[in-house]
Amino acid sequence: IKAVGSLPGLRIPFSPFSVPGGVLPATWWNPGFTFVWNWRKDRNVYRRFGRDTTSIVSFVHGSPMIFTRSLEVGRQVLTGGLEKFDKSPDLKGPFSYWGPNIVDEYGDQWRKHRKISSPAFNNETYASVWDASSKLFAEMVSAQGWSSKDVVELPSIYSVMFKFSLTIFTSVGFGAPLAWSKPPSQGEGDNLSVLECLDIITNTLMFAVAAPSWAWKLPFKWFRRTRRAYDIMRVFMRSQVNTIRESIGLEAAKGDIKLGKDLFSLLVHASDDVGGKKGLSDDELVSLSPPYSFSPIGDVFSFLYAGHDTTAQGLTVALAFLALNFDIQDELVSQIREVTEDRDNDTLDYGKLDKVLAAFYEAIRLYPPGPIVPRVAKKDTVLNVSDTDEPRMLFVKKGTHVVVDLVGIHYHPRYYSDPEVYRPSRWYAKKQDQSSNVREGGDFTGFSFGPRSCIGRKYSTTEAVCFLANLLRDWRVEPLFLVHPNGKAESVDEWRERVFRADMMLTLGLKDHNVRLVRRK
Ligand code: HEM
Repeated sequence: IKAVGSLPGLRIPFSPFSVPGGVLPATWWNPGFTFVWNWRKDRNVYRRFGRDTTSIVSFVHGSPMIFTRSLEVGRQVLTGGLEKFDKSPDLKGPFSYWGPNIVDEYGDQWRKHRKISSPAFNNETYASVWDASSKLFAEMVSAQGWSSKDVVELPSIYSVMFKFSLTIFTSVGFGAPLAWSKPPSQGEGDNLSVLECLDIITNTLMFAVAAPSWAWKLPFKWFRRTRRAYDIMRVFMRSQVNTIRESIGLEAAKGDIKLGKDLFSLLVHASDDVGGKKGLSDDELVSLSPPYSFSPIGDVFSFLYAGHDTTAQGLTVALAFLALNFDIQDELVSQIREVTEDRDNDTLDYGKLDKVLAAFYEAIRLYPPGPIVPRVAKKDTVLNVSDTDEPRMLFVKKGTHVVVDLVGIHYHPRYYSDPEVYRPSRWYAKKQDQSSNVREGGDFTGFSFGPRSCIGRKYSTTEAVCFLANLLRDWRVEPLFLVHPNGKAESVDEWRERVFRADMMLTLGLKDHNVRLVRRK
């Protein structure tokens, strides 16, 4: 309690982020890992304790924690200097299963990872993302046979978005072929594509982190399939690394290294340099046991997870809201048509589609794929946690966890009027105020803020705007109602109730979500 400056809050047996806190069923005395989401309405801790910064102190297991839904406190934590608040070993998440990486590292190690990766995020990359997204969209329409249809039923929009963003990521990030009908696979005879492997890995990463080695060998289908998925991915990553190595080697032999600026090439090249020898062996590259030298695999996986599922979830949520809001769709479509009208061809232009971007932002505001931003105090420090006119300084002891709660910020009536309402115009209203597009680096906090904010923000918005603009231009998105056993179709309210139930594994989002597309005349 002293560690959190005696700040009022929950006193419970287990920290929400501890193993028992996460494994035991969530209840009033065990908020569980997803409480920032599940308790955002009825059991809201900030309202209960009458302040925007509150604490959780567990008396059996787990570190003392401070949670904040105050943007002002969030800024002090995330932009006040990494020597005060940063990640730490006890915040290492499942990404570290594959090796050290940009998401989990801290201090100088993190700087190294960020410095190596940053050059991959430039205007050339965003142009490739735009180009790849347009091409893949066209290929998807043709491969799925949509061109000849007026109505298309999509029983799972999430699986379409998952495949779309993963294919873009493997193409732009790794240089894999861009193909809708033939997702990347690891040669003949493999019954799982890389796409399926990643799906399995995304859903089993917690198991992989926690399971003892014997558990992998259990003779049941689920375990066999999971093991197979991990094995295939290791082989796939190794072959990708080798391909890039070879091309770097060939260039070097010609005395002319033109290093690809894609993420994977930069990481592989860096691993060769930092390893201090002509390259780590294949086994080292895909090694799963410490001590690691600099291996790109940890980074590659963290980018893969941080990069594709988040965008897929953001798009899935945006389409769910749009399906219920034809007026907003019409507004976006008029902008999309305006953008293409004065051009010789019907090329779309990211910079002019601020309403489409706003529709994506608003989806992420309501269902932030990365709902919390956790940090640890690196030294004894002080936070100004005044909510009202009365100033209040809070002493924070070194080692205390401080969690910036993006769900709390995004639903806070102090920052958003009618916070529960999907209203993209709250982002484009800024256009008049500031004579600029929705502000890329401004108030939108869904990608976090400060030096460790999302490196893939523009990457993600480029892909999302391209997908949404292409889809909405030709199709109206509507809910796809299920039919009850008694033959009656679901009502809109039942659809909403079913679809807007959030699911949180590595990211927060919707999974059970079906829509139909009706061709616009
Ligand atoms: C809708 C899409 C996305 C959302 C909402 C999102 C959100 C976030 C958030 C909230 C963080 C901060 C996490 C923290 O500090 O604890 C973050 C970090 C990060 N994101 Fe994203 N992200 C998205 C897309 C992407 C994409 C497309 C990529 C890569 C291509 C990416 C790569 C990363 C990386 C590497 C970090 C760690 C940065 C660091 O610590 O230096 N993200 N993201």
